[in-house]
Amino acid sequence: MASVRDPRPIVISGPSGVGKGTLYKLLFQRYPDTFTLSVSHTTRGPRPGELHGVDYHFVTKEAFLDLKANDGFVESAQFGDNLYGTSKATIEEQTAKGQTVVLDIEVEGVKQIQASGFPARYVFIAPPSEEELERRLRGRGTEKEDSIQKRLKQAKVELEYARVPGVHDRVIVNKDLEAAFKELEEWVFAESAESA
Ligand SMILES: Nc1ncnc2c1ncn2[C@@H]1O[C@H](COP(=O)(O)OP(=O)(O)OP(=O)(O)O)[C@@H](O)[C@H]1O
Repeated sequence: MASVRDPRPIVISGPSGVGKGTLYKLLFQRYPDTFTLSVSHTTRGPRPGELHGVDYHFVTKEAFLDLKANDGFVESAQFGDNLYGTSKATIEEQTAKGQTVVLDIEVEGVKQIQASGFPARYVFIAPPSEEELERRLRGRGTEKEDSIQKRLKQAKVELEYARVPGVHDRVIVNKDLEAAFKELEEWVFAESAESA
């Protein structure tokens, strides 16, 4: 098993459609057993086929709020009527199994983790241009027009925050997929001192 020297979880962020999922799925494929996606808590009910502890930790609103009050989350957010969060214990348990935890988080979550002081390293995936980002979002074919517009607006917020010095340890422009993957791979496996 390939080993990552730096035990901290990897927080990967970037605008919707930039290719974050494509990139970390390649990490999972090429290094099976080395990486794991963090399993979030949610108050929404499971969809058919979703498994507790695999897709999410499905919890009641009371249990969620209790954990939050006890400072149990590195980040949490509300989408619609449902609460979502990444628990510290989950990251610690997954890390204790010898795996490197990958968190796919939007900008508000990144800010919360940074404010929490929980040790992590941060990589931002940037598009070659806003036009190319729009092309990819459309090309993916998963979004309706109003969702595309919302994501493009949010992309500006994400890109702006990424320009603040020091918020990310590494920024990778996802132009050519293999080249971007190679950069991610090298950074992930580097000594921690090099990634700071
Ligand atoms: N380097 C690349 N060149 C061209 N197309 C790419 C590249 N990387 C990813 N794509 C394509 O861009 C689209 C968006 O990628 P992906 O779904 O991985 O984005 P994401 O950042 O994970 O989005 P979301 O945050 O909405 O989940 C996909 O259709 C993917 O195949």
